[in-house]
Amino acid sequence: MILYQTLLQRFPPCTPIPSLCTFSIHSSSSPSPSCPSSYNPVKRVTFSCSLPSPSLAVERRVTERNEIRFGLPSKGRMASDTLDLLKDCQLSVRQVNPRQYVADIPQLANLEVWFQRPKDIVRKLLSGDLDLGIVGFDTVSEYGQGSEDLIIVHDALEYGHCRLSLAIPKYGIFENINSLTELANMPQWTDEKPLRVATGFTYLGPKFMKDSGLKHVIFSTADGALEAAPAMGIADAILDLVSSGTTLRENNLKEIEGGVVVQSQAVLVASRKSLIQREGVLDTTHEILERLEAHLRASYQFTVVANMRGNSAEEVAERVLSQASLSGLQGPTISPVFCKRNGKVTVDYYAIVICVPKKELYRSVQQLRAIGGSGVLISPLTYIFDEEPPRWRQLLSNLGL
Ligand SMILES: Nc1ncnc2c1ncn2[C@@H]1O[C@H](COP(=O)(O)OP(=O)(O)OP(=O)(O)O)[C@@H](O)[C@H]1O
Ligand SMILES: O=P(O)(O)OC[C@H]1O[C@H](OP(=O)(O)OP(=O)(O)O)[C@H](O)[C@@H]1O
Ligand SMILES: [Mg+2]
Repeated sequence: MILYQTLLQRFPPCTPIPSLCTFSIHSSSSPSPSCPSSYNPVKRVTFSCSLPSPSLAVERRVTERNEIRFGLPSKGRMASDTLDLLKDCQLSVRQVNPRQYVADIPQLANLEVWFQRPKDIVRKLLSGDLDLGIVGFDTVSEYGQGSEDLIIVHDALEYGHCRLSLAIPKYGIFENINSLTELANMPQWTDEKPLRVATGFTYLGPKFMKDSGLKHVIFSTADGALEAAPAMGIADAILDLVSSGTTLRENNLKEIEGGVVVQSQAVLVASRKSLIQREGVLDTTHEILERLEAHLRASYQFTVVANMRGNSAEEVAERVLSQASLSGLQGPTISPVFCKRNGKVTVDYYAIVICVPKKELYRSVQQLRAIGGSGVLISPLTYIFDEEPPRWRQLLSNLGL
């Protein structure tokens, strides 16, 4: 038991246990009901004195468990929007209580949800302790550091929009500086007195400055409220996330032309190794992607039903298709509207059903009216399942499948 505890301390449950000489550990303890089976300490482990190469360690991790692990933000502004999105896709997360970090999605078999801080989701995808995750693209870029093992499966989940942007004071020596080039060309920055930038993005920040050709730059880091740094005299500029721009404005700071490092929103990201090697990950990713696409596509559209007088379905179709905004997904559905006149069933009207982009709604209604449409009914759409989504084909080709 002492040996077991020592091992657990050295190699917590998610750590790969290096292999060379083999021995077994037996324990009578059973897994806690709230703990997934992969946390069951009763398992055969292997141990060695020398650590294996990192790639070997990752290989082992990928094969160590059977469950698929999906990392979701445990806190912060992404957390509730992520759960809402999954719910809208009929993938509700079942969490026993908010302090429990493991949950499941009853619709997806053999899948564990792990609530983690966004940056830890990326780190754990890289270490092989998670297979899939939802985080902001900024976090993937910062903590993924361009790793080829991270694959963006869906790049636009339509929430958490922000940009990582360089900002400088509106006042003092920066008053007339409005672009990155102007900032770089300021005579003030020298080897002895470089531009001081405060940022939490310690990978993307220096990379961006180097790529932009800014030579005399020095970085400092802080975890939050970076906008205070210039006024406190700690930094000349900041590199931080901007959404509405209110925080910058309230702190007398401004963005500059050419200063945006990355545009970000929530994305679905996966480990390439897991997609290729772990059984079920690709199928589960396919299902999640299809549901996300179906929901997101539908959220941009309305269903429009209207009646139109006409002599035949074809003639009505001609009129509808003459209008650019009325072509629908694959073209209009047109059905006869039957009514009884003088004891005889006749067709004077046709019902047309089309999907129109929400942005085009009013224009579409005007066009319908112009070609004789009446009784226009608009309803929201819940899902659009079309052919295989392009993002799925892109993923397969990215994986070489
Ligand atoms: N002002 C914002 N508007 C919209 N999205 C944002 C904004 N700030 C951050 N985000 C997005 O939300 C993600 C999480 O940000 P959040 O502020 O919740 O966490 P954090 O500050 O990085 O976390 P921590 O508390 O661990 O430092 C960011 O990585 C980004 O993608
Ligand atoms: O452009 P805005 O809409 O004003 O948003 C930008 C602010 O939002 C984020 O901070 P957050 O609220 O997450 O606080 P934090 O500094 O504690 O991370 C970011 O770091 C900015 O400070
Ligand atoms: Mg924040």
